[in-house]
Amino acid sequence: MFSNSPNFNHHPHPPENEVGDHQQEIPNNDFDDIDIEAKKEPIKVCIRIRPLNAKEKKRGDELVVDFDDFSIGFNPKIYKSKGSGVREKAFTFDCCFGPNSTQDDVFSESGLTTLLKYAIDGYSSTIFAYGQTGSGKTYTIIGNEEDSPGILQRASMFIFDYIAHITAKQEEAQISIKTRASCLEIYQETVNDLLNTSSKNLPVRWSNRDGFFVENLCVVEVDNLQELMTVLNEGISNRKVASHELNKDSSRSHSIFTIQFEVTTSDVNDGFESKKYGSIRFVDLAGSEKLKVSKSKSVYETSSINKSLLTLGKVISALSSPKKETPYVPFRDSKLTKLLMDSLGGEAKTMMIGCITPSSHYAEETHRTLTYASRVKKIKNIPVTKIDPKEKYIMKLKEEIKSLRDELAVYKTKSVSSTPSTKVRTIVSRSDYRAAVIEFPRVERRRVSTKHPEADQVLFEPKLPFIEKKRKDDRAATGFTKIIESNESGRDEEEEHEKRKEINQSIQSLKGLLEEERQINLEKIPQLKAKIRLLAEDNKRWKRIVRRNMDFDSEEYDKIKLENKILKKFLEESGIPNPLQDLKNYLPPSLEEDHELDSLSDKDGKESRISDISDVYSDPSEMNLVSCKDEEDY
Ligand SMILES: Nc1ncnc2c1ncn2[C@@H]1O[C@H](COP(=O)(O)OP(=O)(O)OP(=O)(O)O)[C@@H](O)[C@H]1O
Repeated sequence: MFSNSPNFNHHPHPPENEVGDHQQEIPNNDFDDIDIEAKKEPIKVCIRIRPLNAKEKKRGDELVVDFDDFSIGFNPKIYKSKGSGVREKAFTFDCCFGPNSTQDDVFSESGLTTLLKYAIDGYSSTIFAYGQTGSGKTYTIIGNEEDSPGILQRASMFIFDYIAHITAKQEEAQISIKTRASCLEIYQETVNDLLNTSSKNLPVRWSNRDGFFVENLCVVEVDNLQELMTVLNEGISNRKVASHELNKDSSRSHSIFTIQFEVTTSDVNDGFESKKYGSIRFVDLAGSEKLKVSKSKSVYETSSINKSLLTLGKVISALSSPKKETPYVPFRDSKLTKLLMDSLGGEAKTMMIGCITPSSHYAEETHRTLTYASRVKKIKNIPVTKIDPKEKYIMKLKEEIKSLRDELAVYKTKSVSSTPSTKVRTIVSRSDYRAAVIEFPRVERRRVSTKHPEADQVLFEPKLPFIEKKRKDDRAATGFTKIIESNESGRDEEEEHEKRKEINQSIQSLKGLLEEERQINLEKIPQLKAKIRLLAEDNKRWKRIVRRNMDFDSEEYDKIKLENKILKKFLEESGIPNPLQDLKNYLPPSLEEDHELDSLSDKDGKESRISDISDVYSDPSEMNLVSCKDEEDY
């Protein structure tokens, strides 16, 4: 179960120099456009007020603070009466917990569960407790093991429940999550491994990829809640704790408990695997204390705690400074601030729990904690997921291929669809095409033939000149001349002529609109070709990267190759046929059966077949996408 990790932030990435090479090779193209401002988010700050303890009650200390869900205010009357000189003030925070709040309230209402979800989703997350000695930091983070576990234990339970929940989903991708844990303490500026007590004074090193990390820290892989709790309890029991006037179990070191997640997602469609590396750190800081008050036995210990907290205070002040120019941030001045660098103004998602005592006796310390807490609230981080650069790049290529496919599919559907576009449909309905061409003659025929069955044949047969005379003779013979003449010379014929005129105009409009659509589609082809070329170039570049990357799995390479083959095939298949080869596709299906439609004379008497409209278009092959020349290079 135990393994030694070279790094505090260790994740199984390729060796750093190789990553460096990848980073140079991977094109920094438009895939990487990041809106920095939009991604900035302030550190979340919660305040927890502990109840007065027995000593404070006995002394008759009064409550120095008021609070509601989101703000803390000093009670001016009480506070001023103590003559501390600190002004009345109200502070606003993301949430505030009063003396009666339970451990569960803090866990479930602080937003910690969201932070945990982010950690499992590949973000670095940090939660740290800050405050004077005896204010309840350890109680909040670690809790009281027997009856009141802290957020660390509650988070551990949540983590395994949540992992079970997301791995059970397994829809488009299969997810497997490895969980690891490590514990360390910073005691008098030395870093000690809490899981391997013989491992002391570990070096804090810098890496371009991980930032500051602790070298040779023991990182343990855990499979379930029980194993995780065993590891964390081991770390908790090894911390330096000592008794002083203000706290009988005072933490004499800063402890950091880290739970890491390696999330492997494999695409069920193509088997492509990607990894994300998230983590959550629980930081229980040692509390600041006045030596005079705490009467701690070790002066050096106390001054060392205060010194590192002072550096943390300077870092917080510098990062929250309203000045426009970036001030010097003294991260390197202590090991604590080095290891918290990513959490303060970095790429982590961070939450601070400011712990305060309500006692008027410690009003000054409480005021200081609240001032720091409100400064921390001004610090903004830019959280990012930790993904291996090469996998990130593959994922982006996959996304690009997918969007390209979608675009082509839309394009293809639009060009060859039998459903007319909205514009065309509007024209069709506006011209009342159906009514004009089908319904009008039908209604008219029905009307006449009901009244005068003999006239039906004569009226609705084709009116070709050579039979026209014969019909007139027939009409005279049948005695229906009057009726026929009134129909021929009357309003109905005019109406029919008008309708035909309208139909011809509609056809012309349709021609115009369809030509317009065709032009728009033609204009899209170069853009699509350019996109395909860009993709092909990127793929070529990627191929070079793959070749250079000795540890790159040949399977992944084959997958990329396959993707490109599929893309090539897809492009070959995406020849766009003439969208107007058959205008009937654009018309209601019933029209196809009507003989009346086969021949319609325009006003010049020329016959205009609907299918002729397609003649205005050039060879459909013009609309085919040219296959990418670079394909052979894939
Ligand atoms: N919200 C709370 N409810 C009940 N008891 C609390 C609460 N907060 C703290 N305590 C009690 O107060 C005492 C001091 O708390 P704790 O050890 O957590 O302080 P601390 O800030 O970690 O101090 P130090 O910096 O010295 O380690 C403990 O006995 C703890 O059980």
